[in-house]
Amino acid sequence: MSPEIAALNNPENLWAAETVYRPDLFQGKVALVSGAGSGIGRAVALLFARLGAKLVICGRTPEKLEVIAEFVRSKGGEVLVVPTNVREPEQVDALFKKAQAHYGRIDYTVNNAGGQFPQNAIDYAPKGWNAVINNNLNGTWLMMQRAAQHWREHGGPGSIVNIVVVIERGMPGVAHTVAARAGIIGATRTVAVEWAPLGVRVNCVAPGLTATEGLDVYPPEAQKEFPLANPLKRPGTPMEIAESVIYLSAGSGSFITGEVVTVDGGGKLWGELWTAGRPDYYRH
Ligand SMILES: CCC/C=C/C(=O)SCCNC(=O)CCNC(=O)[C@H](O)C(C)(C)COP(=O)([O-])OP(=O)([O-])OC[C@H]1O[C@@H](n2cnc3c(N)ncnc32)[C@H](O)[C@@H]1OP(=O)([O-])[O-]
Ligand SMILES: NC(=O)C1=CN([C@@H]2O[C@H](COP(=O)(O)OP(=O)(O)OC[C@H]3O[C@@H](n4cnc5c(N)ncnc54)[C@H](OP(=O)(O)O)[C@@H]3O)[C@@H](O)[C@H]2O)C=CC1
Repeated sequence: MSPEIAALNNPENLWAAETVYRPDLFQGKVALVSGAGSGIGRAVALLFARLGAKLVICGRTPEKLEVIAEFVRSKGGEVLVVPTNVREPEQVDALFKKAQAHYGRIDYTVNNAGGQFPQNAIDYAPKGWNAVINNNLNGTWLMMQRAAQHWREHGGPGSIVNIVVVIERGMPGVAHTVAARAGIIGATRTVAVEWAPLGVRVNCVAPGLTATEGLDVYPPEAQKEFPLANPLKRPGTPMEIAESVIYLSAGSGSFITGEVVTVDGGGKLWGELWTAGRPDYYRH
């Protein structure tokens, strides 16, 4: 990870970063964020906490979550850590039960946990395809369905934000994740209608290239070309993605459901993103 990316993801810097939101926006509210131990999830969790929300954070690696929890507690915030693999229905169920038992409410769920590996699609092993579908389609689905069941049982309103990828032009090297996220976008549009009677809004944020430690999984030749990903010629920051999640979750999003907010510096209009490296055929 470059020093610049490390700085953008440093908890103290995220805590001190400027935000357009008022500090007591989420006073008395509870936000559940998956994949909160790193990158975008960490920035989202920290911004919710800065704005007064109590946190429930999950991910597979307890150590990463504890670092975030300790940090938030040192700032006076409240955090429940529940290590969870979002692909496992029993673990997802236990997560929501623990959150309800601890706080007596959940107001916001952000499904950020996910990821993939870059490889040309023609070479995917069935196990690799299935792993990425499981993580990003099945895992996110289990979380969003369980959140809706929570609000059906305990009463709403509730808001779900799913972090996806920009699917409009596809994304060479990660066809598996584009397929999975397209599934989540389709499900989001559908359940936005089904779950409106429960007081539940469901939306997606589609980040373009974003400066997190997650980018380390991409080969150096791909990373070298990342500034060509959008007309602003820079990656987004985790804070920029976090502010868009807050926009949809808070009252600012109260008339928005079933929508995808793209935060990609215009990348879906212009730019090239060869996540597994540029093939010779497409060299200029
Ligand atoms: C750029 C802008 C867009 C987006 C950016 C971001 O999202 S940044 C954020 C990015 N952050 C992240 O992406 C972080 C999260 N990503 C991950 O944790 C993994 O990519 C995961 C989803 C596959 C993990 O699921 P898991 O624990 O179930 O996986 P596992 O390790 O047990 O492997 C299962 C099978 O997958 C296959 N396979 C795996 N790797 C490779 C490879 N390099 N090469 C080829 N194949 C690979 C292989 O078949 C393997 O089976 P095998 O051969 O071992 O028997
Ligand atoms: N950075 C980017 O350019 C972009 C990122 N995204 C998406 O945004 C999300 C966050 O990515 P980013 O912060 O960059 O990358 P990270 O790899 O840092 O974050 C992914 C997080 O998800 C957690 N996670 C992964 N799989 C599971 C699982 N099965 N159950 C629970 N937690 C899981 C990981 O923790 P652990 O391994 O401990 O479980 C990790 O904290 C991902 O869905 C990613 O695909 C979308 C577009 C662009």
